[in-house]
Amino acid sequence: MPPTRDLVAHAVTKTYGSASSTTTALAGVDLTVRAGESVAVMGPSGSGKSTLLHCLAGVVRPTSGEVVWRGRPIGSLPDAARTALRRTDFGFVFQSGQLLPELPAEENAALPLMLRGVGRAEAVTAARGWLGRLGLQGMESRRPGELSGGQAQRVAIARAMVASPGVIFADEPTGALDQTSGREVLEVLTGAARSTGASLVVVTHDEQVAAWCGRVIGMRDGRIVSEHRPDERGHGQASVAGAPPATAR
Ligand SMILES: Nc1ncnc2c1ncn2[C@@H]1O[C@H](COP(=O)(O)OP(=O)(O)OP(=O)(O)O)[C@@H](O)[C@H]1O
Repeated sequence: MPPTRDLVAHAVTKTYGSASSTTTALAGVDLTVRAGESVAVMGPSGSGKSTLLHCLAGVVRPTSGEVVWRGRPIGSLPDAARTALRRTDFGFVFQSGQLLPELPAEENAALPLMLRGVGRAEAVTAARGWLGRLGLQGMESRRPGELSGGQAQRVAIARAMVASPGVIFADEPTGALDQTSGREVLEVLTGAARSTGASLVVVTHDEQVAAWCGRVIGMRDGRIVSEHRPDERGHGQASVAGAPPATAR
């Protein structure tokens, strides 16, 4: 049987600093992001949202606990193997796109494929396909400075999708956008993930952004303290069946 495409965090902790001064960014997180599921991570500043995303994505190694992807504990892989895994299996969208300013949209979006050794022409063709699907036909040769913030985020989404990742990680993807553009970007992002069956993990401060996701988890002091499905909001933010109440975590 092939390994599951769930992404699973088991009792993940992350502590920064030295023995004299430590910060506990994650204090024991258990989380399963099921294949094809979209999860929003919310919580106050400093509650550990970005650290959780980085641990799930293999960017940061947990202090203890494990993150398992396709049956493999990724925290214990050597650095080179984790880097390779991030390139092949994961896509990333950041707050301000982090596009390369000197490259046209199509080359920005093609980068993950080129980094994997795909030839330029083939990579750019795939990138143009994604740019078209995300509503950027005719803008393929524009540089990031010639695009609106929302259009630039679509290029970043095309770049995240182009190598067919199993999981897309987005850290405040609408943080630099006005409400309308932010809403459109989340619609595009969740739609793109759904169309390929990729899972999506989105860190956000914005309830409306979170409402695009299938599940919203709330963090405080490095722990998951709440969980609800946005469509249950009208029913008092009910816990998901099987999830222990916040006090039990
Ligand atoms: N590289 C680091 N070195 C030391 N401490 C860190 C580091 N990264 C994060 N922290 C600390 O870990 C805690 C959690 O940080 P994190 O960035 O995960 O929170 P967050 O919920 O994403 O915050 P924000 O909403 O402000 O982005 C904070 O106290 C932060 O200061």
